[in-house]
Amino acid sequence: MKFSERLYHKLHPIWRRNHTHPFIIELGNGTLPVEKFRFYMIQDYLYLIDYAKLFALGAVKANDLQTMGKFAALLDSTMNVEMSLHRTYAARFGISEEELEHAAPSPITLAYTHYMLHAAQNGSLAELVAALLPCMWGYWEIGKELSSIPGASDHALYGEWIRMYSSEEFGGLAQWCIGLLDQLAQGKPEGELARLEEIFLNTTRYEYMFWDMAYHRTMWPTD
Ligand SMILES: Cc1ncc(CO)c(N)n1
Repeated sequence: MKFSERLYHKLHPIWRRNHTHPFIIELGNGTLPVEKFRFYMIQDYLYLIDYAKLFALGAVKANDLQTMGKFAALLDSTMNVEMSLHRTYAARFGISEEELEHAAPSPITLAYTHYMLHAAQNGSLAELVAALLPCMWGYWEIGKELSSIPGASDHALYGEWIRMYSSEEFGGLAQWCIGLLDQLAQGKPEGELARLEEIFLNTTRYEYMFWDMAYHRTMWPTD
């Protein structure tokens, strides 16, 4: 069994919870209140600034030029394709790029991005990929599922989001990351695989918490 298949079976229950979370259900049927989406968009932009850095670190840790080049392309597409979706939405909400970039991160955004950056900076290339994979893989799964709902991809506000994450281009990048992790996991001792699984499990949990944070617009309880 491929390592990614082992991960898929193990983590499927958490992914099901993502797919049935009210944020995703309402994004798919178009009833998600705009203020929840607006909050999500700002936090996700902050998230992506750090997420993009994982790709830059991937280029540093890559052992061959083909992998290095692919990480450079992922960095470019995150900053210039994915984040431009957020900039377009922000403009529609009357939020400037400056405001977007300097918004205050929520505690979950901070915890999630710092966890990923810690794993990426201190671990092997395999650990870095284990940290970033649930994000791409999970969004692609959600994008595909929502795009199968009649009319969802044409929704005036949320259609663009669904089209981005169900696109061939995004799916291809997610599949490349899955393939890379499978390749890096090959022949590794069980102890190392368990460590990769733990990182993957933690960022999968953070993905769920991110949806929940967005739905409830959770900031610091002390503010
Ligand atoms: C929180 C989160 N996870 C994954 C993605 C997909 O890149 C995203 N934009 N945001």
